[in-house]
Amino acid sequence: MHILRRPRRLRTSAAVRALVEETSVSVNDLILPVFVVEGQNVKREVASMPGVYRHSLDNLLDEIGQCQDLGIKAFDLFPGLDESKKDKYASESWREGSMYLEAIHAVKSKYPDVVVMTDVAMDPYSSDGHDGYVENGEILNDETLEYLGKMGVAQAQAGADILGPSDMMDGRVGYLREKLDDAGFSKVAIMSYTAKYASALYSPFRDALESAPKFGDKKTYQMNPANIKEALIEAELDYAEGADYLMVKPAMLYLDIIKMLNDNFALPIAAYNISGEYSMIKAAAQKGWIDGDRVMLETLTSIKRAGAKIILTYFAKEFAQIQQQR
Ligand SMILES: NCc1[nH]cc(CCC(=O)O)c1CC(=O)O
Ligand SMILES: [Mg+2]
Repeated sequence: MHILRRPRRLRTSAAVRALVEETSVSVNDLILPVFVVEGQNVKREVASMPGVYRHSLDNLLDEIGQCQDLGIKAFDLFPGLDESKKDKYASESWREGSMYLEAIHAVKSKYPDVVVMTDVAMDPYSSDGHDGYVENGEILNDETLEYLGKMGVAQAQAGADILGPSDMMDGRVGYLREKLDDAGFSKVAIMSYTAKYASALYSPFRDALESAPKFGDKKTYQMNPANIKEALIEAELDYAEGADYLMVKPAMLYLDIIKMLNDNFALPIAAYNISGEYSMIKAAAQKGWIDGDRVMLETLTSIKRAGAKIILTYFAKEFAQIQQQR
């Protein structure tokens, strides 16, 4: 047979395949989300996220040390608070000496070279379980900004390198930028949750933090999974308001959105490979229905191929361990 073009020639051996490989994932690309809770020597697994734990600060510091030895350089901290600490205003989020602010400070003091990202949204601190301030069953936009501003500045004061506003209120990136600059934190960056969709896949995360909304859902602020164009508007606004990174969330089901933002914006694009995406893979792997390690690698590669430079993923430590064994 004379077949002039034989694409299979580029797949003949592992070495050839490596030569022509276009996308590879590195630990440099990854941010590991971690859950910090009150207490001493606490390491409680999240039932719906096998292999993911809520750590008290002492254990978290050890965990971050281990991850740093594996090459992971960036961590996104989330607080799990006791119900008694929550109120309408999320006031625990800016209270001096609060568990979360102490944790940010301790991580940065012990590991000055790691990147500490923090979460800006009211839900883990809110007695309503919503990302914004609630009045008469409504999530109010402009009133929320004031609380997010206090929260963000407190996190910057504690040592955060990157703030991650995950709340989806309009105008919050510009508001935070101004508050940070006024307080002398012009070096603190903002990774905006630019296109955050109202996904059914956040539930394991809400289990982890016991932060599910007490009423209703998040559809008046998070985006409709059916829509593409509003992601472009959100990105234009975040760019204009001074965001340093644009994030898409979730990742696996939103690869088209990742690609669109990467094609249209020069800022680094991040994607959040969220809790439910992790849990689906873990559950199927535990049942022996899929090869969990291979699906993890394929997932991270696909997110990167779509255009994300940065991936927030609960798989970061496992990925790093597998890389190190190679
Ligand atoms: N501000 C809330 C927040 N910040 C990060 C996540 C989800 C992360 C994940 O599922 O892994 C959520 C959940 C939500 O919007 O309800
Ligand atoms: Mg927005």
